[in-house]
Amino acid sequence: MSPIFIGITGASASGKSLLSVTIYDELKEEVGAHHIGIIKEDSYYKDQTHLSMEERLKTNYDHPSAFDHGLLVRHMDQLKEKRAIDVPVYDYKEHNRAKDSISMEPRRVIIIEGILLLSDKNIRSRLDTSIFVDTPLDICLLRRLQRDIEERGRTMESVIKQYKSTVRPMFLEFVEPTKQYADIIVPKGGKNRVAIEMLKARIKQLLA
Ligand SMILES: Nc1ncnc2c1ncn2[C@@H]1O[C@H](COP(=O)(O)OP(=O)(O)O)[C@@H](O)[C@H]1O
Ligand SMILES: Nc1ccn([C@@H]2O[C@H](COP(=O)(O)O)[C@@H](O)[C@H]2O)c(=O)n1
Repeated sequence: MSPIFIGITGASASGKSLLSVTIYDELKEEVGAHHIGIIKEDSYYKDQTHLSMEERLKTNYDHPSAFDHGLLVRHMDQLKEKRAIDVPVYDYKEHNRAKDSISMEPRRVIIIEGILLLSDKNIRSRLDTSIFVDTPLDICLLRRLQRDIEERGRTMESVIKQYKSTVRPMFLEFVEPTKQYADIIVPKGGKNRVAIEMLKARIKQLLA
């Protein structure tokens, strides 16, 4: 059977990862852990080994050009052909890909989550269902502040500066307009039980 690709998009810190992991955890019991997997679009940030740390800090990580979407598309096609892929590992503290990658075997259900998935028509056309997590931007900013300071080695000043210079403007220019391509718009993100049950039912229907 060909894999089913479910795309989950929305603003940074809108709850995409939480929604993906919740669906994964609850479905793996029913379909088997080896039949379902998650791919993060962030794993496909371009390699920046050739850049100094000073230069990496200037990269606009919220612009589509920061991603190697071509590699993600090739990986989707490889999975469709039932071939394993090597998913790059991203290091937010280094602003670069880590040296290692993680091998992923083909699965029946692949959840792909990331901010700019639906901005790329080649990714869009390969998704069986796409979801836009619609969380108010002020809530996203508060969550991002906490997460980036605790988990991604940022300071409050750096999160606020980046938010004003790129995160918010790029959301308005590139992320929000992709809402039109979503099949389902989910308010309240990763804790929206009604949406979670509906998505699980949809995935089971696609599998059947
Ligand atoms: N509905 C929610 N209520 C409370 N906290 C949430 C909710 N959704 C996400 N979070 C928290 O907000 C932070 C960002 O969520 P995450 O799922 O990583 O966002 P994204 O993947 O969209 O960047 C995480 O610490 C997560 O636990
Ligand atoms: N070196 C980097 C790479 C990415 N970011 C930010 O990550 C956000 C996307 O990830 P989410 O889990 O929040 O969806 C994106 O908004 C980038 O600004 C970064 O800060 N540094």
